[in-house]
Amino acid sequence: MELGSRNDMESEEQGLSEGSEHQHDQECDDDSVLEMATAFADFHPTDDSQLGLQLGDKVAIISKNSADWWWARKGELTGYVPTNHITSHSDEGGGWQDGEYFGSYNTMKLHLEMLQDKPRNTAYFTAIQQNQHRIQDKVVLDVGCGTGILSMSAVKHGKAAKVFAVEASEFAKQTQALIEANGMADSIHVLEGKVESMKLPEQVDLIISEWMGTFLLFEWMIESVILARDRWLKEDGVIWPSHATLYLVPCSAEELYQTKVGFWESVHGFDFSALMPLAKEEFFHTPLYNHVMKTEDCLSLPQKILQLDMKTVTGSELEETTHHFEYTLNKAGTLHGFAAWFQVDFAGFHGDASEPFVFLNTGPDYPLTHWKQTLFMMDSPITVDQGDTLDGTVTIERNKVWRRHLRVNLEYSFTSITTKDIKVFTKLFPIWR
Ligand SMILES: NC(=[NH2+])NCCC[C@H]1O[C@@H](n2cnc3c(N)ncnc32)[C@H](O)[C@@H]1O
Repeated sequence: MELGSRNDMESEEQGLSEGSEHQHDQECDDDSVLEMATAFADFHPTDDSQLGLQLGDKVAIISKNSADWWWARKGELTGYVPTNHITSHSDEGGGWQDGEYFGSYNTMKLHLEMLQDKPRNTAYFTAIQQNQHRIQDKVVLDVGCGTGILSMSAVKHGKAAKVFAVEASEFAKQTQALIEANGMADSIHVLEGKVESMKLPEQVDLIISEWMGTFLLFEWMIESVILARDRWLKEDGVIWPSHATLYLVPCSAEELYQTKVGFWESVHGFDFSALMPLAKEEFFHTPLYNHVMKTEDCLSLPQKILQLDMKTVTGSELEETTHHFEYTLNKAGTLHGFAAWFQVDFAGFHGDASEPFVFLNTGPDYPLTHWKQTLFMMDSPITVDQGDTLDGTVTIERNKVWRRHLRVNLEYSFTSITTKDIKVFTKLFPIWR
């Protein structure tokens, strides 16, 4: 379930608005510190009373001398910092915006969407059922349990002995009532709070979590799952999903392009084409998180641009990743942009890799899920022929300030098989900041 799949969240400039909670930073304990703040832009001092900043720097605010300059400390250095270059943690929950994030999961709308996503739930239930002989009598941790549906399945279908169902949002109170209503209170322990600050009485044999957001990573809940794995999963334990793979493919999106941009060519007989650049900026600045593509929209075979082994991946590896791609187009048409989707696998228990494992693929060749596909629209469509090639890179960079957000940079050269002429394209897409 991802934040990006909900219109109201998208309406808030595609992202999380300010959270209300103050994320306590250890530096705050020093009583001379008013609060912590993070630089969201570089700042080059113009005199030695000012403190230089680099994007992502954390500073301790000592005094708020004026609206525009605060006296701050960075490591051993002190000096004035410009308030329009920093975001104070008291506003933003340290960039995680936990207030807004967890608040958004305390709604029926979101849980309805997740619970009505048949392929999503079937994958988890089937994996649990197929591995009952391995889950029976074991201890399970459900990170971000929401309504507790996966915890209930682990007990009902997996015969797990005990499940720690951790949920940070207030919804955990509803979850407790559901567990009791289904007579599972003796095996499922609902723990309200962030898994990061949870104290469990024991290590677990299996971690289950449904953490995947738009473009797999948005919401960056993966970091919470990695931390839970490192802290609470037994050495020989299993984490589900065990693997996550992100796919990218060059594609057409003719209908979308005509609806949003082509429309302005002639509006009720009037030439409104001057508005097309504004339309491209407004509609294509960020990816479309709810695009449903058809297989025939693909102009080449998809390529894997990120492959995660959830047993070993670390948070720091994910701060920035770059993948080089080469596509040979397998049909003529119009290249509008690129589509992305992910697959998660439920392997890990199996000794021999030959044993088939359950997987959930959110791509166009599989049943539609609430994630749909993510569409990156370039600004100018190009007519392409079979045999043309795209050679470039996709860089995924986590936002250093807004810690649940990321940016995807696409850079590539297009070579026509007939004329051999080369065009170069590049575009940076925030998700959502
Ligand atoms: N697939 C997704 N994109 N999101 C689906 C899982 C999100 C659920 O996990 C909860 N959740 C998210 N992060 C955490 C955390 N660190 N600790 C506890 N619960 C969490 C959140 O409140 C929501 O109920």
